[in-house]
Amino acid sequence: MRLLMEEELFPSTPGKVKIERAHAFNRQFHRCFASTSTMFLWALFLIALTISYLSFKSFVDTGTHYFNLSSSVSSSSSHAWGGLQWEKHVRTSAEIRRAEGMSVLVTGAGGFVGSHVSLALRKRGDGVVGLDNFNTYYDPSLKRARRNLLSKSGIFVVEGDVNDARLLARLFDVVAFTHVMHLAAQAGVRYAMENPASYVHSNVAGLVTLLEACKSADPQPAIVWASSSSVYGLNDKVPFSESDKTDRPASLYAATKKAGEEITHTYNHIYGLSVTGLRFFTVYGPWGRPDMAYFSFTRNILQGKPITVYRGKDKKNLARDFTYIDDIVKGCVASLDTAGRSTGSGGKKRGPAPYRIYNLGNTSPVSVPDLVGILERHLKVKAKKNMVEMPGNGDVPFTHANVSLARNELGYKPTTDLNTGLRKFVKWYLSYYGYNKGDKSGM
Ligand SMILES: O=C(O)[C@H]1O[C@H](OP(=O)(O)OP(=O)(O)OC[C@H]2O[C@@H](n3ccc(=O)[nH]c3=O)[C@H](O)[C@@H]2O)[C@H](O)[C@@H](O)[C@@H]1O
Repeated sequence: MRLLMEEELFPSTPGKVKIERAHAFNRQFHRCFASTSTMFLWALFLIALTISYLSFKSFVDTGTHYFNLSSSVSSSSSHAWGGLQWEKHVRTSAEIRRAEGMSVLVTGAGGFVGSHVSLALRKRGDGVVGLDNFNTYYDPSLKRARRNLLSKSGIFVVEGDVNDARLLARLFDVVAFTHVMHLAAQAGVRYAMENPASYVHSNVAGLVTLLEACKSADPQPAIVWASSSSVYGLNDKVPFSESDKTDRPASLYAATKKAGEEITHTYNHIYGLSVTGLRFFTVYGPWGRPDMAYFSFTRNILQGKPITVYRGKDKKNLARDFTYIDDIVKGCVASLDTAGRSTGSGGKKRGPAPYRIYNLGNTSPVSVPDLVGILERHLKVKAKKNMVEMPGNGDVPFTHANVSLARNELGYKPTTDLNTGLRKFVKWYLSYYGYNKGDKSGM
């Protein structure tokens, strides 16, 4: 056998038969060589194709520019993400520095609640990567100042939109996030009448884009996200409990948050995503949102400008269960700590996953005129009040949280009353803007 093979391949002595054999061998050899070289050429071609695809992809990723088209709240005109340096920042920021720690993607990290939660997580050694589009709904310089604070603690905030599916996919490629704290949203109750599209863009479309990314991530993260007390809408049974019906929203904002609760339920049901929705009750405190009443009242009072105080029917005062930021942060962190795992993988559910909703409020509502009175005392300036009947703008007359569920399951216990919380807020406001220089805080 061995001889035969050697003879066929390596004819030793010239001769007819041997010559014919040699020709036959040559034909075979050429055929064989021809097919090998074709294969070789194909291989070369495929390698070249792969290389050019990869370099094109990296070029596109490095220079990605994306725009917030469907909302007139504009995010920064364009920004870039991707590239090795960017990935390194993301990875370093996500590093866990404690046993049993988590790595959390915090959306809306340049925002009020997002920045506080990010810092709290980082402080105890969790990995945190922020995401924020720094839009112009209110003064983006405040958002950037919050980002600088985060940056000093080693938290990297990616500039981008939750509607950017490619960016989200890349983030999950780079880091196996254990949790997502989703706080990016179009906030504000009354602004929904001015710019309804921005609510659909961020609170509905953006939420779905994020959930799609979480569903496809491997491992799937657990999700904790911000719903709102406004989902209780026109309910008049107080205090509000999670088991109450929430089908009478009074504003488009409330309706998009309610939609968020239904949408997250779907993703929990179909894909096994662990979901916790937190109904925040009028959160306030240092580094807060300039569009909110306590903040804009402070600015106007200091500048000697009048403030508009809304009143309900029959001159009834409006009231809110104002909740201090530190209490909210504790509720958020406890929700992350107790969130069960998502069960899906490869986009498929592998078993039931937790779906939870909690009220995070203060449990003691205060009327808006009382809020103004507290501010006057802390600012030592009398407010010029215009009492106006509440226009039909989406506001609800009062909010009041029952927090027994959060107390029992999260250990949530609010400890800061409005007087103490506003004192801390005013102290921060004066140190940040200076006395009488609040015009920077305009929206
Ligand atoms: O708890 C919530 O779910 C919501 O809390 C706040 O919404 P809101 O309670 O309306 O907070 P503010 O805008 O600070 O208003 C507080 C109270 O002051 C009143 N107000 C507001 C503005 C104003 O010029 N005058 C005035 O009397 C409002 O009618 C309301 O009763 C946030 O803005 C929402 O993003 C959040 O989801």
